[in-house]
Amino acid sequence: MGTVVDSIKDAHVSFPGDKKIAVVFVLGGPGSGKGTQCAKIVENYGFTHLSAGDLLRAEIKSGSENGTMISNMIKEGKIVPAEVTINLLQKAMLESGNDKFLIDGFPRNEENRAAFENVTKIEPEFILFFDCPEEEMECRLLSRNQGRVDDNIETIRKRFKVFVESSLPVVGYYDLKGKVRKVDAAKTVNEVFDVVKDIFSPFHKKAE
Ligand SMILES: Nc1ncnc2c1ncn2[C@@H]1O[C@H](COP(=O)(O)OP(=O)(O)OP(=O)(O)O)[C@@H](O)[C@H]1O
Ligand SMILES: Nc1ccn([C@@H]2O[C@H](COP(=O)(O)O)[C@@H](O)[C@H]2O)c(=O)n1
Ligand SMILES: [Mg+2]
Repeated sequence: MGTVVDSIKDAHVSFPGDKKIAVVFVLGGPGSGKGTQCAKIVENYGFTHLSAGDLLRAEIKSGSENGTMISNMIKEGKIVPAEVTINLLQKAMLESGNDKFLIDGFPRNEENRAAFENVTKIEPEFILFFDCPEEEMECRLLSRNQGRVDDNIETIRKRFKVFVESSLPVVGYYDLKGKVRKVDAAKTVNEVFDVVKDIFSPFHKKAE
């Protein structure tokens, strides 16, 4: 019987024609605007947006055997084991049929990063990093109103701590490789996107 990791590897080798896959990791603190900007990149540059958090929330809703574990982790702002998240990402990549992906909110810690690299052998093109002060992120999350169980002040503080202790070191890892494109996210949505557009200029713009 194959392990979960085996099945991810199998999924990897079956990417059609072994075509070159372009992956951009989109990182930034909770509420920095990752999802908002990804939606605009998709509209303009033909990427498929995969939010690790959205995939985990969908997995809870699907009634999967991992649902309770994932739900408890999200309520506590903790990071779900990499093999669960990578399995979901890999499935979504295959199902999309696309070859350009924005992977939002991943890798969230060193375990996420190393496991994705080992399992998929995919090296990201670059890391789009939204830099935003905590006060601004807190304000945005408390007024998001999307009914997320983790958008309450207690969990938000835990998420900020996890971001600083576990996610920022991943940004540092890629920074040493010259792969981080840092964007000041404490501006209006359109001002932020103006900077993002420059970063994505090497990718073809979608036809109008
Ligand atoms: N530049 C901006 N200025 C003001 N509000 C913004 C900006 N960008 C996003 N928002 C709002 O802030 C909230 C959080 O944005 P978004 O969901 O895109 O963040 P996120 O980084 O994906 O957060 P999370 O990590 O919690 O998923 C949303 O209500 C969104 O409309
Ligand atoms: N790689 C990841 C990404 C997310 N999570 C969990 O989901 C929560 C919400 O993530 P958002 O990106 O939508 O804010 C996050 O706080 C984690 O609990 C994860 O475990 N691993
Ligand atoms: Mg998001």
